Amino acid sequence: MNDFTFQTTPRAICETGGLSRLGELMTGLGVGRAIVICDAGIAACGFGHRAVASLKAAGIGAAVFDQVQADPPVHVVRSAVEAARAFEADGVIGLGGGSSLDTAKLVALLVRSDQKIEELYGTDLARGRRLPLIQVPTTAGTGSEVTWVSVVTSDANEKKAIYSPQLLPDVALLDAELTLGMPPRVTAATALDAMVHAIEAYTSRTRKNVVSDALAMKGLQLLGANIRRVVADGSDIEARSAMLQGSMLAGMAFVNASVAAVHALSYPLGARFHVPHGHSNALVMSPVFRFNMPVAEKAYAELAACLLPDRRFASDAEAAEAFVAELEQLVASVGLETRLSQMGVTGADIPDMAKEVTVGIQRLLANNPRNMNFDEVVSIYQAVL
Ligand SMILES: NC(=O)c1ccc[n+]([C@@H]2O[C@H](COP(=O)([O-])OP(=O)(O)OC[C@H]3O[C@@H](n4cnc5c(N)ncnc54)[C@H](O)[C@@H]3O)[C@@H](O)[C@H]2O)c1
Ligand SMILES: CCCCCCO
Repeated sequence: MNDFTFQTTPRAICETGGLSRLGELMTGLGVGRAIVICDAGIAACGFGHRAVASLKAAGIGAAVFDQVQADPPVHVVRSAVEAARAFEADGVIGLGGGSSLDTAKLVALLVRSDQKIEELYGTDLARGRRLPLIQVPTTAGTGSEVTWVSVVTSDANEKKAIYSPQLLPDVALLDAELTLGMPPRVTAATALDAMVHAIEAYTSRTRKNVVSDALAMKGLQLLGANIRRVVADGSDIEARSAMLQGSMLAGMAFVNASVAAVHALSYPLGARFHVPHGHSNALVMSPVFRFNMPVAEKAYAELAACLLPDRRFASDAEAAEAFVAELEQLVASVGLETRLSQMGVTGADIPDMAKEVTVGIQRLLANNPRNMNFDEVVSIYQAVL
């Protein structure tokens, strides 16, 4: 058994209606002036107002920055940091999907720092201590509320990951009520993102461990048992709660064990073609998993027990094939486009995307259970063009 270190969020609260406790929780962190970080969609849902009401009821000054954008461009993150400084915030709340949560982490880290975002690209490059931070996810989901990574889109229009233990929050507050209004496309895309987190963590070549395996398996079991329910009926609070918890477990798993080729190939789709992150993963997951099959058959067979608990298989090969086939059927059934060309990608775009993947995103590719070279990345993109 390999030696390992496992890190996770100090406190996760799963409570339907828990947003109403925001003021109480921020008071417990000694905060007097809190800024809520969200996007326009979340503000339009009224969640920003509800967060402010809870903070003010606890005697905490509150402001809202509602200009977050998907795949957060660094210039928007800088604007959010400036807004927090202007408000003299001493606490930060991320409220929304991964784009808002990733922005909030960096705001908490940079408000009282002289570092520039570009100095943080990579691992453990942040200096100083962040402000108190509470993360409230509204998608299920990226799991960003329990990870120490933020993913931004650089000024050179490339996705960059920033890793620091400082990006873990003081509290992750999971309130399933906030996920009820997610549109079916967002529900499906974010759910598939979470499932890929669990699967890629479980098959990670370099950093999987007994804890990440347990979290990945339970996360995948919850996500697989409830994705069709929440896509079909977004008002199903029980299924929504299970998805949010499954997404959190998958987040804890992948940030310790890492993700791999599905994420590496999805990044250019988000940065260049603005394909939503979960949908980017869904577009490439099947050909990547089939590419991995020769070395990941046993792992996929083990995961088949989580995804297809009522099925029995005569061999690992049969179970692994059923696992990948189930994921393919799932992706085809949740209402998302399944071809890159439907998202504006052309064959001419593939070589440059493949170069970005094999040169710039080697960190994730190196965790793939099977080595993947430039030509193989090209072939995978072409398989779903
Ligand atoms: N840091 C991490 O650990 C991590 C992990 C995975 C992905 N990510 C990043 O997260 C981002 C994607 O996040 P996402 O997929 O959650 O989407 P998102 O945050 O970009 O939000 C997508 C859309 O859904 C809307 N929305 C979100 N919740 C809603 C709700 N409850 N009701 C109605 N509308 C709602 C938003 O307003 C937005 O328009 C990407 O930038 C990706 O790189 C980060
Ligand atoms: C290791 C985590 C890198 C970010 C994954 C979600 O995009």
